[in-house]
Amino acid sequence: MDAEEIPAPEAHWFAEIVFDRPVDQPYTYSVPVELEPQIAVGKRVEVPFGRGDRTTIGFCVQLSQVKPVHPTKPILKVLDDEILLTAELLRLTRWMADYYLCSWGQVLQAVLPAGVREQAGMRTEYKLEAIPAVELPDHIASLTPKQTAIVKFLRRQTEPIHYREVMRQTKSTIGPINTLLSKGLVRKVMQKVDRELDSPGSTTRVPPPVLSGDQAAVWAELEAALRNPGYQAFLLHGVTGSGKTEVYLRAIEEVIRQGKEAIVLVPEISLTPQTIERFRGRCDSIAVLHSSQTDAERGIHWRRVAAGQVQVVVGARSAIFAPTRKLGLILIDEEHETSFKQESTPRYHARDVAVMRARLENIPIVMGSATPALESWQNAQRGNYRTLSLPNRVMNLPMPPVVLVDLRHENRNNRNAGAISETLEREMRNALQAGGQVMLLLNRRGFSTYVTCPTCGYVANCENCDLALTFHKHRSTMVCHHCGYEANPISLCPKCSKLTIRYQGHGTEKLHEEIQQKFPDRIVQRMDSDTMTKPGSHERVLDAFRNGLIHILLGTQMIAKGLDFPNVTLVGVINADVGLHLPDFRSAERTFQLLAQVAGRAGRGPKGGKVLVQTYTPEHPGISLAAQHDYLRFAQEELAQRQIHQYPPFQRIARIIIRSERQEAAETFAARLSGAFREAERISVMQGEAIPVRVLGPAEAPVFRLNGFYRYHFQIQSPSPGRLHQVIREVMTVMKAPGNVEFVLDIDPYSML
Ligand SMILES: Nc1ncnc2c1ncn2[C@@H]1O[C@H](COP(=O)(O)OP(=O)(O)OP(=O)(O)O)[C@@H](O)[C@H]1O
Ligand SMILES: [Zn+2]
Repeated sequence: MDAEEIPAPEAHWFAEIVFDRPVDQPYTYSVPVELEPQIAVGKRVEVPFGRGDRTTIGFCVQLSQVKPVHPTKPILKVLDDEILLTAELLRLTRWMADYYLCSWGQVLQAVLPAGVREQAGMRTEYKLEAIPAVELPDHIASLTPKQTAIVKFLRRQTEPIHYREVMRQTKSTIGPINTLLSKGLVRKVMQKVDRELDSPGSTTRVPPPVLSGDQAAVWAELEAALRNPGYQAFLLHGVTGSGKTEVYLRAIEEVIRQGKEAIVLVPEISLTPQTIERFRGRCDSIAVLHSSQTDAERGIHWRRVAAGQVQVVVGARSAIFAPTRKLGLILIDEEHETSFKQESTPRYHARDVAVMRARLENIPIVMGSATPALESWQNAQRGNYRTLSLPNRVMNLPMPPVVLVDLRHENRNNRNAGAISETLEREMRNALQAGGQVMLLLNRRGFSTYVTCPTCGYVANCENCDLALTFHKHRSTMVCHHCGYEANPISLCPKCSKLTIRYQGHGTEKLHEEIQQKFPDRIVQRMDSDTMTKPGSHERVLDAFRNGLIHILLGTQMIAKGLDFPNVTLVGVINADVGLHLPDFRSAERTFQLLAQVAGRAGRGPKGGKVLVQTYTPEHPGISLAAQHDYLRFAQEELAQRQIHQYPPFQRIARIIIRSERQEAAETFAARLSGAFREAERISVMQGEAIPVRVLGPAEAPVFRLNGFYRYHFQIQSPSPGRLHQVIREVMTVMKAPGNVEFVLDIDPYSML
């Protein structure tokens, strides 16, 4: 601060503080003079808050010298030495609070990794420095030669030195140092430093391949955009195996050349050493952020990024909040993945936040997928995103042929059929005999997916949820896959007391058993969240599979994406219909995406490959068009359906879930709340509001009871997000839920359960 700018003595600073509470309104506090040097926007503070002035942590989001009319309480403490939140992140999180209709403090709390808030991963180092001669008293006690040597050594230094280093350099023990400390000739300096991270080891540099014709064309367009910075959004639509990653790598290299940084978002499951190696092979300093890291590790990476020591941040959803200094590019791989949506407050979608961040920082963003989300596709059609296409696989590899196996015909003569049809079994034998490997997708874990009594129709359900229990054979228990409730297996029907209980439906555990019986001399590995519990198990299995130590890999969607195994010559889908009949308008899209992605694992090497898809509904467009690798036609047909039914991307949706342990309380409030929305809508129509809002519901949620809560939901729709927000704000400010009722507001919802 310049001398001229020093405020008059009576002037004070006032800080706007937000809290991790569902109140979206900053509170003004005064900054005591002694805290003026420490306070800054983007730091956390402790203040008295609420009833009883409880000491509460908040975020400082603004400073001002304008004295408020009302009396203010003082800030008690500034918690951070460094600014945690850059101006860009503050703007981005403010937008998120507005868009997702939650409080700024809630967003900030969610965005800052716990390891940064707690300074985890930092340790305090005790260093030594000599006290300058001017500060020393006139009379100095006599020193031994060793003590003199230490003081002289420290005087020569320009900065504090770690005491162990002092001992080493002066060949002394701790004794003389302690004496000097007590005589007041040297002093301790405490410094917070990052703990050392395990270094990833040196990676050999990989020379870039020669680009295919398609890649070269896409790269030319992208390179031009990177050379002329500014916001621009690209949708990279490239079929599986078309070499999208190579395009990302070129873009990253260009950004690094310009001295800027890149953020790469990938689905959590893709954060395998294989993927990371591909990035490490082409750039020097990478920070990898994923959920299995400790708070401390994430804290260290965050601070390295904030210090400008990182060129590329690779991570799942939350990596979009990396505190880069000179961000030059955002990349999102598999942009259609639903794991980019967070299912707790703030319920943000990382792709949408990324696009906003690119806008705010005025930089390009590239979203890539073989099966783009229809929201993104429609944005490209409308000209909001520029489409880049890789319609062919690299090295002239063909797309694998996909054969649909119609289970209605296959299983007719075989009533005790397992999960594998005769056709699939035959193809598996052929593929294995020819030295190929096989991948099998079954998107259901456990042994039997439901337990039922055919005599009376009883189904074993969870005690807390309206969901069937899954039987896990190895653990000998029936489990609710939502809340974890467990019950002992039964053989006697609790309803009709007959011994007719059946364990039905195929999960991966049962499939594993069947394959082992049918292929006793082959090595079979199951990959799902039940078998992949230990850290690193995922990588170990994929390594073994890559090295040919596993013949048949079966698993849930975990095995469906991103994997590049040239020796996989057969991919089998056990039941393509698993996700098709869910009460979710995206079920066809998700089925298409899953099938297209898993089919894309086949035929990525010189041996070629094929795909067998077992289904009861081969005529469903989500299945038949995936079999033809025809994304364009699927998008066209599905978008037409969405338009007819007024679903996204043509309409914005807000979903409101009302839940209570008391059914009547939830039902009553759901009716009141949806009624308030209808009333607001009626008034706005009367006032001639041009853009309509539709209220659908309330109704019982598809899973009516979940975790012991009764759930009702309704939807509010509008073609305009602004109008949607306006209505919700209007209604929500006047409606208060009773104490025993909770509600969840989900903007652009993905989960419809
Ligand atoms: N120009 C090229 N020349 C030779 N090989 C290439 C080239 N580009 C990419 N590849 C290789 O082709 C394989 C597939 O590429 P990549 O994994 O990038 O495809 P992708 O489009 O990301 O596929 P998916 O969507 O299925 O994950 C990789 O093994 C990659 O190393
Ligand atoms: Zn349950």
